[in-house]
Amino acid sequence: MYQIKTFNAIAPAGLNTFTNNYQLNQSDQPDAYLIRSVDLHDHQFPTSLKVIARAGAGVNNIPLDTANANGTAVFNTPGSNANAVKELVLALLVIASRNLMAAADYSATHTEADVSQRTEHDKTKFNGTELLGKTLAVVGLGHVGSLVANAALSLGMNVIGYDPYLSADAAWNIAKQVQRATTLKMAVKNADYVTVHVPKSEDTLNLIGAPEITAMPKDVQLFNYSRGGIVDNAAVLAAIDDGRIAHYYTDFGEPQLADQAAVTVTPHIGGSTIEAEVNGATQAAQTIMTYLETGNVTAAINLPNLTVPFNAAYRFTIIHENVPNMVGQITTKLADAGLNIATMANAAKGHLAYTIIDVDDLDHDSSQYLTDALNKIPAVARVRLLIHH
Ligand SMILES: NC(=O)c1ccc[n+]([C@@H]2O[C@H](COP(=O)([O-])OP(=O)(O)OC[C@H]3O[C@@H](n4cnc5c(N)ncnc54)[C@H](O)[C@@H]3O)[C@@H](O)[C@H]2O)c1
Ligand SMILES: O=C(O)CC[C@@H](O)C(=O)O
Repeated sequence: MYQIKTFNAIAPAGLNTFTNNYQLNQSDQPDAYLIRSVDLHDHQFPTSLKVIARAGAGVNNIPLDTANANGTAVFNTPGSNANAVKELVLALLVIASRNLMAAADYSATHTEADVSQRTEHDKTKFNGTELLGKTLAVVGLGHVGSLVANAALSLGMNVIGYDPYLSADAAWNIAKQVQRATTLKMAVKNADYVTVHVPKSEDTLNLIGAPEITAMPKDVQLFNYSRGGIVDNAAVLAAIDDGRIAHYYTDFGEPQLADQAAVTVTPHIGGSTIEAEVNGATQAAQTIMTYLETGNVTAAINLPNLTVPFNAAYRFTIIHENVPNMVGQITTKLADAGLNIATMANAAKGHLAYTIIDVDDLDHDSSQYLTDALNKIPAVARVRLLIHH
């Protein structure tokens, strides 16, 4: 029986994906965490923890160094909530262009008897503009950004994208009418609206700061539905005072953004639709089951892709540092135990490498001896022995 610990509100439909071989929240030695936005940076990782699946995109709440040292695989659920964010950004574009917040506020607070006459006079204050023909800059063209860019094109907008790290797969999803900018400043130079869809990392902290904002035209409207910290709040507030930014919309509240007329803050609801939460939880549960039962890895954050059909009787999976001579040391231990390797695969990504070795014959003594011997190799973070059922 595998033990799962959940954090945050996880969609029950997703949790129902787990088979009878999985128990939820019953053990303090869990094999897996299924999480959303819980911050694990000051969290003590149990040694039992083999995998963390984040239902959602952002993994800045997971300390990857700790996960690597613990030999814990980290996954997210790419694209599971991208449509939810896209639809919200489209709504914000309309809200921003038609002064909807101020207009609704007017109607909520002007309820006098002569309101219908006054409305006809006052409504000119809320005149908007149309999105047709306006320019949207999309920073980050992954799962969310590509959907936003394509949808904005279908509204008749000019769309300029900026993503220097765009994967070949992601590029296939972007309509050819989306213009490519080679620098962030070029991307935003003529934008009426700028929307940011990049992960939070050391490289993207304050990605939109004073120099980038200065490169934007006057009266630009800025959306940050990525993460707090990617946009420099102080620079935004200064640009609002200067009249460069007309309005800032963000999903990430901070005290300095409170009570600012030209700032609208939503409570981190970009991915909060019923559909997205079910998608994320279901995808996360499936990822956990595949990893625990087969060791196969597709699209992990900290491990390379490695998928080997599990046809042999036994499988060793070994997470280790990406340093020379690891495969040699590992296969020597198997040879010392007199074992014949049926299949072996190895791949590396960043600081970690991953090795899968299948064997057909393994008695109890050898399995214990080998697991201990492999674990003792310096630079090995975790060894698992899986039995084919
Ligand atoms: N508000 C919410 O509820 C919500 C929901 C989903 C995602 N998000 C946030 O949005 C981010 C993006 O989500 P996604 O699903 O599109 O992720 P993704 O990984 O599919 O796409 C991110 C893209 O950003 C690009 N990128 C990285 N650094 C960049 C840089 N310096 N400049 C330009 N592009 C850069 C990458 O190449 C990639 O194509 C997530 O990491 C998460 O933080 C927030
Ligand atoms: O879990 C959530 O509600 C937010 C998820 C979102 O920020 C993400 O990064 O996917």
